[in-house]
Amino acid sequence: MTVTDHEATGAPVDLGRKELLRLATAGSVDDGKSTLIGRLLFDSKSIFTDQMESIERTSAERGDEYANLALLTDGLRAEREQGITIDVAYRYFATPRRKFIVADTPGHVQYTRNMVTGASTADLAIVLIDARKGVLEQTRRHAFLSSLLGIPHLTLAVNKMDLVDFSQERFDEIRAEFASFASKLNVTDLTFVPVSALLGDNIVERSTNMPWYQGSPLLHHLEEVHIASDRNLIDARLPVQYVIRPQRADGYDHRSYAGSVAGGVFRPGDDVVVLPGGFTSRIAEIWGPGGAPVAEAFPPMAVSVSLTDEIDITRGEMIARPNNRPWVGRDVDAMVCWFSEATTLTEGNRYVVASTTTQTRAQVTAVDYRLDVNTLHRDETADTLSLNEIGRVTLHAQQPLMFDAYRRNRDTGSFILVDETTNQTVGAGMITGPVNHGATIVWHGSKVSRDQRPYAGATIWLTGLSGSGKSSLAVELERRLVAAGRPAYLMDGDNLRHGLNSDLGFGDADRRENIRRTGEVAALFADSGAVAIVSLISPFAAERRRARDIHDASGLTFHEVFVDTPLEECERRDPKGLYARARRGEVTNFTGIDSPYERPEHADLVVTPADGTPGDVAEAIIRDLGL
Ligand SMILES: Nc1ncnc2c1ncn2[C@@H]1O[C@H](COP(=O)(O)OS(=O)(=O)O)[C@@H](OP(=O)(O)O)[C@H]1O
Ligand SMILES: Nc1ncnc2c1ncn2[C@@H]1O[C@H](COP(=O)(O)OP(=O)(O)O)[C@@H](O)[C@H]1O
Repeated sequence: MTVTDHEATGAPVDLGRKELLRLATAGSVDDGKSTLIGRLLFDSKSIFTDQMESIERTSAERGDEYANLALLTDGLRAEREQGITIDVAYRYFATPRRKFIVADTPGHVQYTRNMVTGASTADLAIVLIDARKGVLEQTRRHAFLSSLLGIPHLTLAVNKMDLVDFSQERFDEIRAEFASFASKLNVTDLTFVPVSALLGDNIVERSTNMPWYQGSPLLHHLEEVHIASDRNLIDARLPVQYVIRPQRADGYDHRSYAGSVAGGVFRPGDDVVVLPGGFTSRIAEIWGPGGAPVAEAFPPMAVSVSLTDEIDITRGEMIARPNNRPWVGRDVDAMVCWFSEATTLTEGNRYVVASTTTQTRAQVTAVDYRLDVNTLHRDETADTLSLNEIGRVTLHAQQPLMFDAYRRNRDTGSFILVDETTNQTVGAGMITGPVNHGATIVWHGSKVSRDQRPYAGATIWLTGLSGSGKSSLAVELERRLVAAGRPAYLMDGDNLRHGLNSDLGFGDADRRENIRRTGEVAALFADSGAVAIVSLISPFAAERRRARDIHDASGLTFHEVFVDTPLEECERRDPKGLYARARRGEVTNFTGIDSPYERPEHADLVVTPADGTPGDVAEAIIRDLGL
């Protein structure tokens, strides 16, 4: 999300090759946030000596026993607040292992806006808790915002442990209380560290006062936490920022397209599609930030690419892979945080939506609900959002937008709203997905809640080549589950193609639609309390992921099972004689022969022929998945 107002303070950064960790801190001054940031800067020796001397002097004058590290940040904040305009200050420090940028967001009234601004690109959020006070409303609020912003790692620093006699019991109590709240949030990596920012316990060195704590000190955790895989390296996205047209005397004219890679990996030779137009081509060359050709481009590299075909591309278009496209549409569902004091977001109002390199006008078609960030209560009667409020909103854009779910990609899944008359940024949005039904169709709620149904449903999604053994396994799964009294239903690709999907062939677009429909229907079955067993080649990773997303969005369980039988073995089995026919050219677009199969990289289970008969495997799956 690109929100301005950024100001850098602190030591200059050496943008060397060390990995960069973006940190957001949340908590109030009382919790010791300023002291903690000061301590991190101090202990990593990046405070300027003169600043340090002045702090020591002031601390001594105030009679403080310890250098008051809070002065370091509070002093700067006081300076900043004279100008008021700067909400978020960035500070840099480095250790031999990593570089760090801390977004220091003042914790007062503007907390939500500041946090959305400062934390939207963070890799890790530190939420501070005062060990004496425990989990407070604001702790929950900050944790919720961190999860809403999709910050992959959340660290709870339980501070002021010195004031609770370094009590393990108190720490365990706080941890248990917070963990039960966090289970309601979308937090994948949660770490608790007992610290005393003031005394330095468990900041850099392991605290001798808390021998019971076996984990890493905070700075060590910040140095070690694994962030490389947080980047989306699957969905290749290059929003075109500008077009380079070399004008050469010899008439050479080979356009290239520049932008920052927003997802996935691009390589010369890759097939690409240019959206929203849908033209396909191939990457000829890629040039890196220094202008030299590169073999690979990945986020957040700034690159320019040339294509093998002359296509008319302009700023705001997006280069992606033909088999893995972002959503293209004019209606989006999003969580919006409102930034403006002067105005409110109101149904029917129009704004400029800026997302990656695209800008278009859009109208707010509905405010679905306003969220109370403290209680997570949804107020569905709301039709406005005021300063710092967050709500679920649908927008209708004049031009098509190309986007992913924010959960999937924080770049292509976010936007800002700009007031056309004042040119002010008035809101920031995180896209949940497309609105397929247009503004005229409403959602009718059911009077049966999920826990009133006799069973919790789920989907088991079997993917693999034709002949890999999906159907044989699916049949065994269905038989066993039904025999055990569970409602279960098999959806086999072949069978669905006789009815629901009888209008679809085997071209890429038809297969995508086939997988989309099947995913939707499976989710309905799972919602009804049944186990939907899907047996579908489903060769495209992006569509399988979408099937999972449909389930995730409704809180339904989705298990992807990769039936990993090598092509040679499938071809040897060839139960329908289709491989032989494909080899003879009588069947075209056959998966594995002249149509791709993208192997799952993150399947929940992988089954190979060595695992035994379909019956054995079905038994093991039911046991492993706890069905
Ligand atoms: N061109 C081509 N490519 C792949 N498969 C073909 C093709 N033509 C027909 N068939 C038969 O259709 C079955 C695959 O349909 P699916 O709906 O599972 O395919 S997909 O998910 O849309 O790719 C598949 O069934 P299974 O062998 O059970 O997988 C084939 O029998
Ligand atoms: N675990 C297995 N070991 C050996 N052969 C198998 C196994 N599972 C399935 N088969 C055989 O492989 C062929 C293809 O199986 P099928 O379930 O129809 O695959 P798919 O639905 O993936 O096309 C069938 O002849 C089936 O009997």
